Amino acid sequence: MISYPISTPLSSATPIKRLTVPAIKAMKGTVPIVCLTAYTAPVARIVDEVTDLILVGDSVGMVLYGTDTTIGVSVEMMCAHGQAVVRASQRSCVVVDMPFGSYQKSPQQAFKTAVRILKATGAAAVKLEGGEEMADTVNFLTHRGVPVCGHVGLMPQSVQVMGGFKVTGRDRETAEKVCRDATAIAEAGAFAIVLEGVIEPVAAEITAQIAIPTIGIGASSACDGQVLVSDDIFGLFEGFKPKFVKRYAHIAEEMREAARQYAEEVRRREFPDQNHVFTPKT
Ligand SMILES: Nc1nc(=O)c2c([nH]1)NC[C@@H]1CN(c3ccc(C(=O)N[C@@H](CCC(=O)O)C(=O)O)cc3)CN21
Ligand SMILES: CC(C)C(=O)C(=O)O
Ligand SMILES: [Mg+2]
Repeated sequence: MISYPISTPLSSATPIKRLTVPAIKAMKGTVPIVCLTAYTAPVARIVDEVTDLILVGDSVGMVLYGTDTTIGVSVEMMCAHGQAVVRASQRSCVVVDMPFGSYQKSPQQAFKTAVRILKATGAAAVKLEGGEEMADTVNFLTHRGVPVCGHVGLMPQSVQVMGGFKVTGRDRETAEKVCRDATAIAEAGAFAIVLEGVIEPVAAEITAQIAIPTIGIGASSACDGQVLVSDDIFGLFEGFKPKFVKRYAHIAEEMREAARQYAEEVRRREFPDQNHVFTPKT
């Protein structure tokens, strides 16, 4: 494996300090936390100008590799994409998802995977999916120098158990379950928690009850912050569009048009023209 120096800031007269894990945690009750996903250097460079937190999500599998779920994502993939994002960002706190199967077996397995990801990428923290059943693991990691972001509600890595990507909290049973899950993860020492696909009153209740910031995705403005997949807000990913996604641009349309024009010019022998060709020395 090729290894690169990690986290070397770009030269600057006044080096920009990255937001730290405690700084993110302290944002609860002050200003909303702005989070987007990124998987690549060019996108990380762009979103880093506006985000507090960048999540290198295991959604990379669905968004960049074209899979139907996040199940097939590997630790190697998360390390490679995490490296790219850390290298290309300088002010946001970077969090990397632990992929399915890399942490659920035991706290020890989770620790080994988390350390591998943090060492390979230079990221500040890892994120893992799960509620009460993962509380011991979150406690184990946070007491050993690994900051953890939780993720409850709609947990995409459990898609095969749930039978789809389903909103939760609509009945009393699931509402109480997601509240217990969030509380358990917060009390176990997570610095923040993603609430995904949780109905508004339940997200509001959790946000009021726990001491750490809630970062919502399809969980209403009651949360302490918001996260979306960057390719979704750019209109770059067109595979599907959950109700909670707002497209702020239509980049895929622009790319389609650019590719179409290029193809047309090549076929007409209009490209390359004199401005895009090397000529002999005069
Ligand atoms: N591009 C992308 N965006 C995401 O937000 C995302 C991913 N990929 N991959 C990982 C997970 C999967 N996600 C999903 C995928 C589908 C729905 C969806 O179809 N939701 C239904 C809700 C159905 C219900 O009411 O229970 C919807 O209509 O929004 C939601 C979240 C969120 N994450
Ligand atoms: C959508 C966020 C929360 C995520 O887990 C991912 O991108 O994988
Ligand atoms: Mg994820």
